[in-house]
Amino acid sequence: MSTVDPTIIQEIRYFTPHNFVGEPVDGYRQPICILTRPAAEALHKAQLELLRKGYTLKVYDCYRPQRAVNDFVRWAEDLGAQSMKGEFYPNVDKTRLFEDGYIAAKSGHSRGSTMDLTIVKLPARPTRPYRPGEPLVPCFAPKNERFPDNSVDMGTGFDCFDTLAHTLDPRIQGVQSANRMLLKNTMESLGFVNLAEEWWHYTYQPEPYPDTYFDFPVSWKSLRRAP
Ligand SMILES: C[C@@H](N)C(=O)N[C@H](C)C(=O)O
Ligand SMILES: [Zn+2]
Repeated sequence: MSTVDPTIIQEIRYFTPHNFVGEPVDGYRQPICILTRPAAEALHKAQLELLRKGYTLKVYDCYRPQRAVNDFVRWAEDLGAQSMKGEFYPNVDKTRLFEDGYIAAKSGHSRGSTMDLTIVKLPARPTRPYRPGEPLVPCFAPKNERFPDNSVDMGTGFDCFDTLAHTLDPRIQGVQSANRMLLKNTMESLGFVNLAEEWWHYTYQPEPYPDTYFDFPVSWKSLRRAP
């Protein structure tokens, strides 16, 4: 992504312990956003639209190897591993996360044209790193109480597995709804389709690899052409 558009902020959460698992996820060797070229070029056009309005895009996840998805599946089967429940799924039983549509065992992310993203008002403020073990605040708490993110207020944080994160949830009103619609309208105008359960999840269509679930690691080395 950065070779197509270096201005899009990348905060690749599954490379870090600040995610619903609480540890870096299998397959993320570097914190970089990898996308198919058509998806990256369309995202660049979305970025140009937003820059004109004084905003920038920020991606939290892009291509996700199948081994990372398998790590999510193993984590979900371990009902003792709930260290991040307080932030990411306070009101949802862990056994329901796949059934309720918040995590997929075969994810569009592995096909390379799906990304999780938000909008940041420019100039972007720096964000502090998560400190493992710090007290957790529910991802649907008011913006000034939940984990600090330089994103505009979308009504919940990223990967908030809760009905409030459903893009069109009617309890989301005013500025929060306007922010979700700014992202949705910009992305849809360039061929992206949103997942109704997650305001942050978009897939570029038509997908160049609609049936392929890639499993190479997230790293610059994976992108080198074979000699
Ligand atoms: C886990 C979350 N960030 C996400 O991307 N969910 C969808 C459903 C997926 O796993 O494809
Ligand atoms: Zn996603």
